[in-house]
Amino acid sequence: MATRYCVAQIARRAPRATNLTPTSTSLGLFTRRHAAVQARSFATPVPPVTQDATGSKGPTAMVFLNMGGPSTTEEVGDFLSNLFSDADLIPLGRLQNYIGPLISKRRTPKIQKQYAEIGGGSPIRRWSEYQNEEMCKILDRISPETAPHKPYVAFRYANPLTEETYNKMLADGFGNGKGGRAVAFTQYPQYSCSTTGSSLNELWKWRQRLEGKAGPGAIQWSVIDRWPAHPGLVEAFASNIEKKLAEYPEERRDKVILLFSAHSLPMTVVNRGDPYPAEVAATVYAVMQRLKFSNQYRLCWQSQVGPQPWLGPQTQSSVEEYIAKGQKDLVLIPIAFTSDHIETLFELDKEVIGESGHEDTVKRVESLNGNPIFIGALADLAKSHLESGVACSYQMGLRCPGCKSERCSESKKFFAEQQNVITAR
Ligand SMILES: C=CC1=C(C)c2cc3[nH]c(cc4nc(cc5[nH]c(cc1n2)c(C)c5CCC(=O)O)C(CCC(=O)O)=C4C)c(C)c3C=C
Ligand code: FES
Ligand SMILES: [Fe+2]
Repeated sequence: MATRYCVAQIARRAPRATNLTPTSTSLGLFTRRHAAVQARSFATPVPPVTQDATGSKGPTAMVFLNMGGPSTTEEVGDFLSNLFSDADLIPLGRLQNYIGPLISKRRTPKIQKQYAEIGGGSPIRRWSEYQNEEMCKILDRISPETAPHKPYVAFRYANPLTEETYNKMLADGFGNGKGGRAVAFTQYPQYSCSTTGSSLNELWKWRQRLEGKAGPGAIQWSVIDRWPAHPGLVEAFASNIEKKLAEYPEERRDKVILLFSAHSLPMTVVNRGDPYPAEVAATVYAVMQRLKFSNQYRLCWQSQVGPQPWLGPQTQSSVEEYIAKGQKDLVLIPIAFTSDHIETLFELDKEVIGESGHEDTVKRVESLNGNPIFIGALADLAKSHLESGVACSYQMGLRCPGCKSERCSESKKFFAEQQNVITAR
């Protein structure tokens, strides 16, 4: 039976989270002005967590959640070991802690080579830190009532790991009897239990271990858990697509096929009822609406690992098949990642495009990375969330029809119950 925790109570007390249906007022924020690059300003210690003379309820910790990636080739082994030990991503049963490290050890040399080919490591940490710092600078201006905003990054499989970040927050003066507010902001726009769900389960685990039972002095958590159709995200993707289309001669431009590409999921996860395929499709459709359906398009799926069935069609075979049909003008759009990493720089650029035989006509749209429209969108999302007084989206309380995980059950319950803490504030 589908489980709803106290989200029904939440719905009665507070407005629903607006992550899926942004208001028109949010649109005004997507200007380059808001995302202007400024000098770093967070080298200073966090002020005490009390209401100050200006009435600010800050500081507010803005914690970016993502999987992370190895910054150097030496870190690949640990990254894969953490990844294959995660039962929310790759369930290996009771032998998880034995089989996980074995698989990762065997896979390490191959993946090390791929990271070496993209410059010796994943740029995901650099981009995540930059995006969060820039977002916090904007938030300090547009949300003074929750300022100052302090950026943190919590990765699931690479440094800085969730444990390290949680300890840093405690050392910086959040929690430990001092309370303080923190927002867990997923950097996966579309929710999957294997990505955002796993990061939230990990955050909840470290909350239990490092802060114990919630008390008045514990950190108050809220979650931005999905934002697949936020207009700023859509605008950032659409404007990048328009830039790429402009590289084709005018007479061929509207015949270019747009191939949206997202990380695939094993069919076991899809059939469990994971929300990700539907949310990725929502992003694709919103981007096409913004482009006024100027081009034909398809959604395909990349990066499958291992022999079991995954959601298709696969990106690489889709490119090959369109080329075989005579369609050589193709634009690839990574739609489920917000910054570059091995899936874009190696798999799409070197394998899919590099091996297509048509590098001049098969192109890839730039990743969002430091795009000011995108960073403005992050700030807009965060501001709406902070104003909403909502602990997490209404949707987050609903478990997958096939979910049997106690971790999901407990962590969803924890984040939903944070509503009581926020409301009582
Ligand atoms: C939306 C993004 C992602 C989803 C969904 C996702 C699901 C998923 N991934 C694996 C297994 C692996 N993923 C690996 C790397 C990797 N995955 C994503 C994103 C999603 N994964 C990214 C961004 C990266 C690269 C990180 C970087 O370079 O910065 C890997 C490691 C690489 C490899 O060994 O091929 C594995 C393994 C599963 C099983 C899964 C769904 C259940
Ligand atoms: S697997 Fe989706 S809620 Fe547990
Ligand atoms: Fe993955």
